Amino acid sequence: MEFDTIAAISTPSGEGAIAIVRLSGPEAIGIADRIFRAPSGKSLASQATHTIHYGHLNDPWTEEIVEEVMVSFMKGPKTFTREDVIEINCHGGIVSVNRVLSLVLRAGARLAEPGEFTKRAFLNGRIDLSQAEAVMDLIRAKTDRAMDVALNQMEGRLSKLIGTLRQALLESIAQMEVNIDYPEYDDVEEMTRPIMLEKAQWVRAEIDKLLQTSSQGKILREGLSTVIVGRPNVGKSSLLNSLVQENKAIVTEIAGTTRDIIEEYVNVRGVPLRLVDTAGIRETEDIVERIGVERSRKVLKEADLILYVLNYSEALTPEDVLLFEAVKGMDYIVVINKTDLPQKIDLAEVQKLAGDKQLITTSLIEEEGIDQLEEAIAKLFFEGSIESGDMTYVSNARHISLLHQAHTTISDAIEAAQMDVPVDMIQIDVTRTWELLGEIVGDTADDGLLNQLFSQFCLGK
Ligand SMILES: Nc1nc2c(c(=O)[nH]1)N(C=O)[C@@H](CNc1ccc(C(=O)N[C@@H](CCC(=O)O)C(=O)O)cc1)CN2
Ligand SMILES: Nc1nc2c(ncn2[C@@H]2O[C@H](COP(=O)(O)OP(=O)(O)OP(=O)(O)O)[C@@H](O)[C@H]2O)c(=O)[nH]1
Ligand SMILES: [K+]
Ligand SMILES: [Mg+2]
Repeated sequence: MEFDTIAAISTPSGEGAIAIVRLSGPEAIGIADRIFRAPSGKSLASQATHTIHYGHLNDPWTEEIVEEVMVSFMKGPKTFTREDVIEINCHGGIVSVNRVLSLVLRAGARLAEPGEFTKRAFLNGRIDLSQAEAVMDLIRAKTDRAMDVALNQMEGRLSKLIGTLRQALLESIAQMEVNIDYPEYDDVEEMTRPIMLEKAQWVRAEIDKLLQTSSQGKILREGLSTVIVGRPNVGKSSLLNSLVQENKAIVTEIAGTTRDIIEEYVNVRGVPLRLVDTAGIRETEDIVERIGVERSRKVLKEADLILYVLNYSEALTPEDVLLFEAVKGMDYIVVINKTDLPQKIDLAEVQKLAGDKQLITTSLIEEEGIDQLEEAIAKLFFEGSIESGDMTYVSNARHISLLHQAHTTISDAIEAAQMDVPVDMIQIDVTRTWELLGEIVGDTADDGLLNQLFSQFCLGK
């Protein structure tokens, strides 16, 4: 495909040692040669591909020097976009890099849209859609593990598996086609069903396996939504501050200090937590506090993990017992805080209410127990679940939704095949499954979707 030539600043804005302005397209080299002056007087076009050259950028209309640069020259198709690519390495000041960009635009390039370089890599067939999405995940990854998942997907692991599944479906579609075309041969029909069933069941099992990785994959990408709850003044905000190692939430001795939801992102031993501090839950006449309490109850329901805080120095109250009811069936850890004060709580009673959930005692004031809590969180998350590093995870909400839909359609096909439904009816479900899986890799994706996906990228990517 032939496109115009695009340009953008590909490094973050702000001061740095070096910044890069990248060009891609059929005119990239011509535009660069219009403004680049090497000491040798040689043009870039006359150089070997994948080489870097020192020189100056001049305004071609006045021959005034604009910048001192290093220019990388990469001829397609062995490039990021498969097109001719020029990368201008200039000084990393805001004025410098903007000057270079505006010079390049005046010399004939068009300002790229967000994600347009990666979009071209996709449109020119270097990568598929799931690999392109992985490029963005990689940039946004906040932990090592999240980066490994993205890297793995970028290398095409998921794409390859999806390709294999689609191939199996295609083979059974072809088999059914024979059946539909030659209905007079009964033995073909007899052969078709078992072959089709076996393939469909295998595909469904593989989709199941992928979906099993999705909750972890999603957490690695988006963070484990962790909500701190408990009665007023037990030390919820103190706990948030301890985990993020900063005074982000207001702590006072007044019960009802936290009124609004406070959210902080923190990496606990490789587990990304989206940590939420809430208003202490109690009956209250204060309207503002009451709204806060309502919100606490709401976010509680959406949590992946709950840190339920109790006061070591107070006997359990009826409210505490009610909260145990509210978190029933969810993942939670009981944090019993203020162990520096005299014990009033009955630990055996707490353990009875908590069942098999873990109890951790802390004194946040004396900075005790945080290590044990972090370990409990990491253990809960990683226990028996994270396997070898070379596992294929699905972490992307779009992929997960498509896999769920494909699971439904292939299950329909399996059920129909078992119930002696005519083959051409089954074929519709198998074909739909093939299409849904195709959307993951972008084989059957429409323009609207592509534009929406790529526009979420950073500028210059
Ligand atoms: N200066 C610079 N650094 C960068 C990038 C870039 O675009 N420019 N990247 C941008 O994200 C990343 C590297 N990713 C890249 C991925 C593919 C190709 C590429 O040229 N692929 C060709 C040729 C491979 C080969 O030589 O064998 C290909 O796959 O056909 C280049 C960079 C990170 N570092
Ligand atoms: N002695 C002692 N005091 C603590 C400990 N942790 C927190 N506190 C104190 O307990 C009081 C309440 O702490 P907060 O963190 O504001 O409690 P909270 O649960 O967020 O309270 P609300 O937002 O009002 O619901 C403050 O005065 C803290 O300094 C602890 O381990 N020991
Ligand atoms: K308080
Ligand atoms: Mg608070």
